[in-house]
Amino acid sequence: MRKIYVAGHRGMVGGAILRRLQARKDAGEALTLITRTHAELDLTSQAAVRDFMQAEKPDVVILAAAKVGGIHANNTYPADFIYENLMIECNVIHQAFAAGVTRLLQLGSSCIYPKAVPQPMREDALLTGTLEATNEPYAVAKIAGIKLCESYNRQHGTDYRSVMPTNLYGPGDNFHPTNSHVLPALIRRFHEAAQSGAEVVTIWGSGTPMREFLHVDDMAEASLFVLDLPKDVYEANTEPMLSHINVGTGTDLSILDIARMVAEVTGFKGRIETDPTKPDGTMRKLMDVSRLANMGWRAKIGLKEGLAGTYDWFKAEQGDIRGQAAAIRPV
Ligand SMILES: NC(=O)C1=CN([C@@H]2O[C@H](COP(=O)(O)OP(=O)(O)OC[C@H]3O[C@@H](n4cnc5c(N)ncnc54)[C@H](OP(=O)(O)O)[C@@H]3O)[C@@H](O)[C@H]2O)C=CC1
Ligand SMILES: C[C@H]1O[C@H](OP(=O)(O)OP(=O)(O)OC[C@H]2O[C@@H](n3cnc4c(=O)[nH]c(N)nc43)[C@H](O)[C@@H]2O)[C@@H](O)[C@@H](O)C1=O
Repeated sequence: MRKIYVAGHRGMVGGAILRRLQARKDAGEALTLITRTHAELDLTSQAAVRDFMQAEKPDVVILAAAKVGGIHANNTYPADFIYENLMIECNVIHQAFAAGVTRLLQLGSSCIYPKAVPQPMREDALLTGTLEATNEPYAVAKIAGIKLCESYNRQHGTDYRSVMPTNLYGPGDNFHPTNSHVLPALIRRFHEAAQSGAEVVTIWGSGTPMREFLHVDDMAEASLFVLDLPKDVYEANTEPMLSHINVGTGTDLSILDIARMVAEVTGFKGRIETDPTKPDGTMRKLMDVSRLANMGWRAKIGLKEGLAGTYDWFKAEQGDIRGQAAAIRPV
């Protein structure tokens, strides 16, 4: 019986991973699934994480809890993003080791790569240049997470792995008007404009940056694919000091094009304008996904299909009993 702790199970990615694990359990796989809400266990508290790991002693840990937000949130709350993410990673990874956890998977982000880097970005581009300013503190914390896993593996022989997702979206996303990522922000803004009959929707920046979007159900599948790889296969496809694996679709599009797709899905018929006073961030960050493809995993959910399903989910979450969309969470 494998005992798996999913940290961050109420978030978009942790929730999708938990649903997949639950389905496996329902199908007869011998699994015990452990979760704690943020209110039950604050992962920035070293003592609380130590007591929890010592009491539960899981076999496997999936670290999908983090302080997460879009370009504005990262730029506005840099101290929160570096402090909370470093604390969560240090506590979860070290206390997992101290409690004898044999395998761990942690989620990083495509923003770990330098701002000006050959595209598509290969795993070995890590630490070859200067980071994008709008999310440097978050990226530094995510790089530290990779290096924590590598260091425990090198010194203690653990089997701790890291996946680096591109921009994600899907059911369970955060649709906050300013602190969310671009896709949920635009779904909400275009939906509201379509409902009110507004003539114009404004998107941030120039509309020219390129982004790659992966559906969260694909991300959950990729995470468990990497987690379940035999140790010799993982090690043969990574290196001791370059142990992370990119996860994406391998294709990208401009922010203006994604805005046009969201307009179509939501039924918005008006004009789209850009706001150059808002930051563009990185101009391009396309993942090289050949390492994962060589091991046998590829994304399956197309953007059009994924967007339509996410919009259906968003509409179903509207009209929560508090009179506020349940999907809109504070950062
Ligand atoms: N969304 C995206 O586009 C991308 C995400 N990622 C990475 O994927 C992972 C999951 O992200 P995602 O699911 O989108 O994020 P969410 O914000 O949806 O979920 C994060 C979860 O972590 C929990 N959490 C945060 N801080 C703490 C804490 N101190 N103690 C306990 N729980 C905490 C949150 O709980 P609560 O809400 O109660 O605070 C929430 O349930 C993260 O590592 C993120 O960096 C990487 C690339 C892109
Ligand atoms: C996953 C990744 O996410 C973050 O990086 P990002 O990709 O730059 O984030 P984003 O999704 O917020 O924006 C993407 C692009 O879209 C434009 N844009 C237009 N209109 C809106 C808009 O309304 N909201 C937002 N958020 N962006 C908008 C915006 O100006 C930018 O050009 C990291 O901080 C970090 O968290 C990280 O790792």
